[in-house]
Amino acid sequence: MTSQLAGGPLVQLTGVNKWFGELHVLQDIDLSIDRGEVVVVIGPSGSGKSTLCRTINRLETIQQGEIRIDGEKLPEEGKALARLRSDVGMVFQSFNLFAHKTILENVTLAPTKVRRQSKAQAEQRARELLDRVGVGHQADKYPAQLSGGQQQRVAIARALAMDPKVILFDEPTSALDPEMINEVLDVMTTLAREGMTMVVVTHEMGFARRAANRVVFMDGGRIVEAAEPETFFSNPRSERARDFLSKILNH
Ligand SMILES: Nc1ncnc2c1ncn2[C@@H]1O[C@H](COP(=O)(O)OP(=O)(O)OP(=O)(O)O)[C@@H](O)[C@H]1O
Repeated sequence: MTSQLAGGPLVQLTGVNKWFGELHVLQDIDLSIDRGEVVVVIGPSGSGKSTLCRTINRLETIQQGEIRIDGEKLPEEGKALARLRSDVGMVFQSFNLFAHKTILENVTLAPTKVRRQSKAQAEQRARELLDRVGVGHQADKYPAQLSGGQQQRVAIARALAMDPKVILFDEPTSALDPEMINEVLDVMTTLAREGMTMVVVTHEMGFARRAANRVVFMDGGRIVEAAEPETFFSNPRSERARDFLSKILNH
C-alpha cells in the first residue's frame, strides 16, 4: 500500500470505469475530494450516483481505474471487506438499524466488534453522539419505537461512532415523511459546518445550496459538470443539467 503526503486529496477517483454486464454504469470518473469538503452528487435516476457512492465505500468493485482514500489504494476484494467500515462511513436511505437491538446497542456494535473498543468506552461515546444528533433520550428504546427521522439520525450517530474520514450519504432523506426531512438535513448541515468530509447523493437542492462546497452533476454514468453551488445553480453549463434542474425545481 502506498501512502501519499498528508494534505493531498482525501478521496481520489482516477479513471474509474464499472460495468454491470453490458451496462457501462461508471464512465471515466475522475474526482478528487479534499478534507472537509462537502460534495453533493445530483442527477437523473439511473445516472450512477448510488453506484459511485458504493464504489467509494468498497461495496462495489470497479473494473478499471483507481480509488484512493487518504492516499491508500483500495485493497483487493477479499481485504476490502475487512476494511469496509474502518474509514468510510455510510448512511443509506433505509436506515438499516438492527430491529432487535436498542438504539445504544446499534451505535456501539461496530466500535466494539470492529474497533474492539471496551463496552464502557463505546457506550460513553455513543451517548455523546446520540445527544449530538438529538436522540440521546431514546438510547434505550428499539428502532421501531422511533420515527423515521429519529432512526436516520441514529444511523448518522452510528456512522460517526467509527470516526470515519469521510461519510457517504445515499439519498438519506428519500424514505422520510416530508416533515422529518429537515431534522435530518439540519444534522447533516451541522456536520458539514464542523468540517466533516461528506459525499451526499440527494435531491434536496436546498441542502446543496447551503452546505455543499461543490455540486457534481452525473448523467449516463459520467460526471457531466462539477461546480460550486452558486455557479452551478445560477448557470449550469450543460443542457442536461439545465433540464434536470428545471424538472426538479418545478416538481
Ligand atoms: N447490482 C446491479 N446490477 C445491475 N444493474 C445495476 C445494479 N445496481 C444498479 N444497476 C443499474 O445501474 C444504473 C445506475 O444505478 P444507480 O442506482 O447507481 O443510479 P442512481 O443515479 O443512483 O439512480 P436513482 O436516483 O434512481 O437511485 C441503473 O440503470 C441501475 O438499474
